[in-house]
Amino acid sequence: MNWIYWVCVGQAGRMKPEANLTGLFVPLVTPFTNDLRLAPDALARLADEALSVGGAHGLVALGTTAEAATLTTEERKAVVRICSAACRAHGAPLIVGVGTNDTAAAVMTLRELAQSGDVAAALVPTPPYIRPGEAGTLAHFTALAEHGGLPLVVYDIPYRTGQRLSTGTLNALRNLPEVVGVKYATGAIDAAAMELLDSSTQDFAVLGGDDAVISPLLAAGARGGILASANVRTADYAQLITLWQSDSTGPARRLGAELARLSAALFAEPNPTVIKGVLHAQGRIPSPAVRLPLLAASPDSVWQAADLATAPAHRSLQETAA
Ligand SMILES: O=C(O)C1=N[C@H](C(=O)O)C[C@H](O)C1
Repeated sequence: MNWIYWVCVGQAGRMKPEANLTGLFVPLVTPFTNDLRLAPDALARLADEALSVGGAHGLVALGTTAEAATLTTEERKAVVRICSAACRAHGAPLIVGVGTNDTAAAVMTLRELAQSGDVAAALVPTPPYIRPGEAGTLAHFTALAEHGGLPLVVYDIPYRTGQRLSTGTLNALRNLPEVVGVKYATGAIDAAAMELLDSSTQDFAVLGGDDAVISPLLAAGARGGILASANVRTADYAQLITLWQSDSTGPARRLGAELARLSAALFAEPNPTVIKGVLHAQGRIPSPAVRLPLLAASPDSVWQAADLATAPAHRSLQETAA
């Protein structure tokens, strides 16, 4: 299925794509073997489970959680192929991370991804490390929007990129016809965040990207989340979004508090080291191995998170929804 439907005329005669960005998107880890080779079968299993058993709305390939920065070009293609196949099989949208600070290279990557017809949107961080300023960041996204051929989700994560975005710049980005959403991970729920969350719409989706505070982000209007923590307890993160969307505030608050403890434990060491440790402890990936400069998480962190990664037996879905 070609995910890009161009629905209304936008800026400069360009059309606004409808990318269906709501609910839970799981940014999958990239499983490795003990000797650090890609483990494609394990990835295919994770992708299928997230969409079938886990009830995720869609997947993110090549996010930060996927260790995209240390994958080879061939491995990146393999990861996208595997995630595309799972999304196609489940009729689910696929978002692909395109994280570079080289505008021209990002345009080339977007064009290649667009050719497949399998990609609903690209998740693009503000250019990391260079700190081009807000005008440079806007120029970067304008070039990607005009020449990349894919809907874009702006990834606002200043603690990783070193570049903040003001409300004015976010509004300018939103006005680009190809920009269909923002993954909001500024670490703050302040006046600017509240204004942005209040303006989340179908054609410009605000998706929460700070796992530990996803519950308040959803309460304030986020249409969903891209959450590394949802590699474990996928169904519970999907349920949390459903609860907030159906105004079931009591159960949503309780489940949100419980999952915040899990997310804090999963992020006790650099992402995705603890998540991989937990998935390995659960027998879901062949190894907890990560590539340098990441180091495997300590047994203590993995043990603490693994303990929270099992949903309490007493809480059935009916109880949560009551
Ligand atoms: O890979 C992602 O997408 C995410 N990465 C973030 C990070 O590692 O900073 C966390 C978020 O949950 C999703």
